[in-house]
Amino acid sequence: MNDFVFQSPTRFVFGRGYADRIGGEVAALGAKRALLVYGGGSVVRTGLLARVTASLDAAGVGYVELGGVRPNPEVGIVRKGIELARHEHVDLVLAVGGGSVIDTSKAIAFGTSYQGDVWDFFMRKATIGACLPIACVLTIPAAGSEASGSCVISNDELDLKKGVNGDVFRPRVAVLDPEVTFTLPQYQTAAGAVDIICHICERFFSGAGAVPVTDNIACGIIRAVIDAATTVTATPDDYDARATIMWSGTLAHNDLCGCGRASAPTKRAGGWESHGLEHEISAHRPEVTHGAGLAVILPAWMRYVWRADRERFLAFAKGVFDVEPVDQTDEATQDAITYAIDELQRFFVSLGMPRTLADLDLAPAEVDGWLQTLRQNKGERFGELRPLTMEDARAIYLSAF
Ligand SMILES: NC(=O)c1ccc[n+]([C@@H]2O[C@H](COP(=O)([O-])OP(=O)(O)OC[C@H]3O[C@@H](n4cnc5c(N)ncnc54)[C@H](O)[C@@H]3O)[C@@H](O)[C@H]2O)c1
Repeated sequence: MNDFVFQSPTRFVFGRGYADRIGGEVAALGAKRALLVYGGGSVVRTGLLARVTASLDAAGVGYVELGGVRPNPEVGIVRKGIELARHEHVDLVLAVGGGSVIDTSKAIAFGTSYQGDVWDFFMRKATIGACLPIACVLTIPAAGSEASGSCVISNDELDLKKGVNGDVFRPRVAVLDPEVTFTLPQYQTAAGAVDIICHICERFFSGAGAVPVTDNIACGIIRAVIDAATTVTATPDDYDARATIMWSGTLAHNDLCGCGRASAPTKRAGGWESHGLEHEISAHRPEVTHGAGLAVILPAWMRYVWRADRERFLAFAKGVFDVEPVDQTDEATQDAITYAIDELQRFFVSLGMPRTLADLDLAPAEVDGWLQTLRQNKGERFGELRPLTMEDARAIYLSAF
């Protein structure tokens, strides 16, 4: 087990109807006036926003609203939020939404006390210092931003999407109310489940070898998500299944599943190959939902690299699907591993996720464009379990059509 530092300082307030508790939670942090950040309208439609504002009113916490955060949020709305936060003297940023809204709130929170432009942090021209406290009410389990120390923002003018990492902007409190996700469309539920599983796999398939405690946690969460997502596909208002997915999304990305696997305590575990490959697809084709792209790319990446670390893939096959080779031969090993990869893909497809990139209306002619920006973002080689060249990346993309 490698050395690690694990910090998950968020207070998780998890339960049925708990969205109504946000006011009390925010007041307990000493906040008097919050910047209330939300997205495109599902929180208005479902009545969640009204519940949150009623809860703030009841707790005596003032607020000013900033709506309209888009998926893959842009720095423009972050700058607008920073101006608003300063002008209105808010002392906390409250996100009501998914990863895009929470990441926007994080950037506003660390940008407000900085005198320069917030984009400086993303260009590594400035180091994050003071940060307003962040609270959130999660609406979609997927990105894991409610507990993560990462924040990703796009800059349309520069055609860039950049991330920063830090513990200072992990949310102080996250209200997780599974009932809020009853209204989530099946496609978004499924894409979220894929993203959650992929966050775990990116860490599981690091080059660190076996870390039994972390490996068991990782495989256990994946098994739970497979069961729960299957249940929710048939019964969208199954509380326990929704609750399982929601908590899994948090644990998948708060670094618990990376403990002991990172090459250095300051690093995140894993090579993040599938996220790197998928990122280029949804950057070029924003209509592709991140989780749907991952549903195709993760199995394609697995099929391409498994020979580089048979032991890791056998651990995955056994830990998630109870599959072991019938004997020690190469053929039996290959059968067990490919069965597990096929099972994972069958599960994704059973949720309504695409099997191929063609199912997402993508064409092989687009691959060159993805590779061009992949090279800009990652250099000539990236990844950990088996570092990928641009030719490897091309082969993986093409294998997925
Ligand atoms: N920082 C980033 O760049 C970042 C972070 C997370 C996600 N993303 C990207 O943004 C996309 C959207 O992810 P997101 O996490 O922000 O989700 P989101 O909040 O945009 O939700 C996705 C869709 O589901 C609907 N929805 C969400 N919660 C709902 C609920 N409880 N009931 C009914 N409908 C609900 C939304 O209206 C929306 O149509 C992803 O595909 C991903 O690619 C980007």
